[in-house]
Amino acid sequence: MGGNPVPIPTKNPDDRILCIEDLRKSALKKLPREVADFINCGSTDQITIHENTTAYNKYRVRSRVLIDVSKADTSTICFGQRSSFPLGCSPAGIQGLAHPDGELATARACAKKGVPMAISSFANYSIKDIRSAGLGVGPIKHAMQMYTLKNRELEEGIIREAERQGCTAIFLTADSPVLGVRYNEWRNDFRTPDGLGFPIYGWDTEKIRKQTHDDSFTNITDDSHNWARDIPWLRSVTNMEIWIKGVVTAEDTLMAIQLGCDGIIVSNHGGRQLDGVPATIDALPECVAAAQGRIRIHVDGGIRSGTDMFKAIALGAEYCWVGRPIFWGLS
Ligand SMILES: Cc1cc2nc3c(=O)[nH]c(=O)nc-3n(C[C@H](O)[C@H](O)[C@H](O)COP(=O)(O)O)c2cc1C
Ligand SMILES: CCCCCCC(=O)C(=O)O
Repeated sequence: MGGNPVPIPTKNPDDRILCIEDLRKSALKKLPREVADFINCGSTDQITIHENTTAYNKYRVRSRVLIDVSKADTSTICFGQRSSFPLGCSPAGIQGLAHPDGELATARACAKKGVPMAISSFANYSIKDIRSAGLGVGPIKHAMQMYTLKNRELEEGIIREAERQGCTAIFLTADSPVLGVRYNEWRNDFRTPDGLGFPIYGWDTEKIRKQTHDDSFTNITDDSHNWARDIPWLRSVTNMEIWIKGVVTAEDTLMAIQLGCDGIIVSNHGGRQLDGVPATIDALPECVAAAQGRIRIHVDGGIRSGTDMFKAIALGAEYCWVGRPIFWGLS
């Protein structure tokens, strides 16, 4: 007995990552200010981004008891493939901001966990490299996110490449005729950092850095996008599933059904586009009621826990997706 007590090597309990909020805080310590702002902020008054997460707190779970959960199975089907649980990685551009491997690391993680990933058209790696990274780990389906582009040949080229690489679905992002008004990006003059390109659009770092962030977006995407022109065109050029990402109303759910789309993602772009639109968990029941089972419905925006996923599924979503947690994990 006696002597000096042996110091027990304990990790600082505050550094332990037990939930997504811990992951967010940890990422904040590592990312440069302008990068953290780009990822974490929403548009104008931050109303929608704030409500996306807080709205979940309004809903309570009517829990039933004395149910045998010893063989609980969280798996489900997404894009015709078994998924280990109902959560995929939303399309999110410029993942190279958070880790040099960017979308490659996300693809590997998704394959390891047996969940799908949607490839952003503003990814820092090619569709082929991202697909290969995932397939190197396991067979997993990917969706290809698209915007309506000014250059139809380029748009069709991306679709062909997505088909060649075995993507299953197109997520047509419909809530972004222009980039949202994001004061943080303007204040910081945020530009994609040196060394990162947009290979899917054939843009190298030099070309990107010469333009403001908003101009990069506006120069390539088409703000005259519309249902009547663009959905039949997409249908005419591909057999991939067509999903509309960014729906928050019954009216647009009905448009997607009328035009023969395969699914909608109830999404407000994580509060980064038009501010003041409803939280997605609040918009979901309206879309589900309008659909009456005639179209698949997924949801993203503010989902930060299994309980959030449970609530979204209870309110009619088939599947959930997350955006920002990808960056926090990568960092
Ligand atoms: C940094 C960042 C980049 C994003 N890039 C895209 C994109 O390229 N295309 C797209 O359709 N949505 C994009 N999104 C929106 C996500 O797909 C998704 O709708 C949103 O992040 C979900 O909300 P959450 O971040 O609260 O989970 C991006 C989101 C973030 C945070
Ligand atoms: C010029 C790069 C634009 C990336 C856009 C990604 C996106 O949709 C976002 O919300 O940010």
